[in-house]
Amino acid sequence: MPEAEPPVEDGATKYDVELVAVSKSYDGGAKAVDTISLRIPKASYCCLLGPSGCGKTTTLRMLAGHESVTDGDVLIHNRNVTDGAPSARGTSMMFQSYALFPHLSALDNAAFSLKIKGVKKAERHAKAMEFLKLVQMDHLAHRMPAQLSGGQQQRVALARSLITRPKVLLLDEPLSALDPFLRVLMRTELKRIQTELGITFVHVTHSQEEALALSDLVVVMSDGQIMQAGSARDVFEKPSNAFVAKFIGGHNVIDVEGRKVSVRADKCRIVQSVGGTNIPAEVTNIEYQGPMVRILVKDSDGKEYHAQISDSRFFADPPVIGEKVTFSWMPEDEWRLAA
Ligand SMILES: Nc1ncnc2c1ncn2[C@@H]1O[C@H](COP(=O)(O)OP(=O)(O)OP(=O)(O)O)[C@@H](O)[C@H]1O
Repeated sequence: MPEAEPPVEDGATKYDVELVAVSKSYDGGAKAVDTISLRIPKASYCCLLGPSGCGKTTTLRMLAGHESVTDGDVLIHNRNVTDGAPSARGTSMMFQSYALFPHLSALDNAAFSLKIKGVKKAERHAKAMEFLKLVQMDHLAHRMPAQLSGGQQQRVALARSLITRPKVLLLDEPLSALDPFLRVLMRTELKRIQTELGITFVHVTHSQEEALALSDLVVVMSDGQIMQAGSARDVFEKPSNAFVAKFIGGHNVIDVEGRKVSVRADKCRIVQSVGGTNIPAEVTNIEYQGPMVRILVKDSDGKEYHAQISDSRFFADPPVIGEKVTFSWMPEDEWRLAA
């Protein structure tokens, strides 16, 4: 039974974004988004996560008003904006490509929306400087986009989106164009800025790691539907079904006495485990990952499993490819799945 909602005062709401049975069908196509309902609490970091084609970007674009809604309602700050213009929604979108104006300096790019509103130059530059400072780009304010690195351009794009004072910032794969080192750095920055401003960020990503690291609310999508929405820890530890277990955690999904369970790879062992469940298997691959080592094994039916063990445990008695081992886990590490 869902918990009863406390009464909401006029105009106030606990949620920055609400999607009520929202669907999207493109002309002549199947449903790209299929009757999704979601509530994103105030001032939260929400990631929409799922494989290519699952409907993440379509959902984000419907929030922004860049795509029409076929069915259902979109509410921002308790206001129904389903048919409202993008500029009247209180959202701002930051694109994957940054899309900076090449002929404008970082400062003028950041100040752009204020110029459109007719704000005087001195005032808009002062405001733009404030936001460039927030994204730690004030020292490069007079550079042109071509003189900035990808990560720096992205910070300017972020300042340009935030200067409109959105209630909700929408980010479409914002980190995917960055190298892995910068990606982790910018990820920390995004979270810092979201916390500092106290607004909601809705961030589309393919990356499980990114979603788990950033999110107050992870929304896992597949085939236009929401498979699970919850805290990072909940979707990792208590996946609702086999898709979430495999996609988010890379967990093993195993049939145990007619039930489907997921078992985290880091809870599995490839040695005999007293009292645990044991599967005779053969080592098929070994991946060194620094602090952990991932070991893939195959049972006699060809079904694959994997264990993730600490490097110290691995090197104490390293198995080799082709070795016959026992893949095991403890019953208390099984999480029962719905499907
Ligand atoms: N303009 C369009 N016209 C027709 N079909 C579209 C259009 N845009 C998206 N689709 C289809 O809608 C579905 C969802 O697409 P969407 O871009 O939302 O997925 P996604 O999860 O963001 O994927 P990716 O991670 O690859 O960007 C896909 O099957 C896609 O082919």
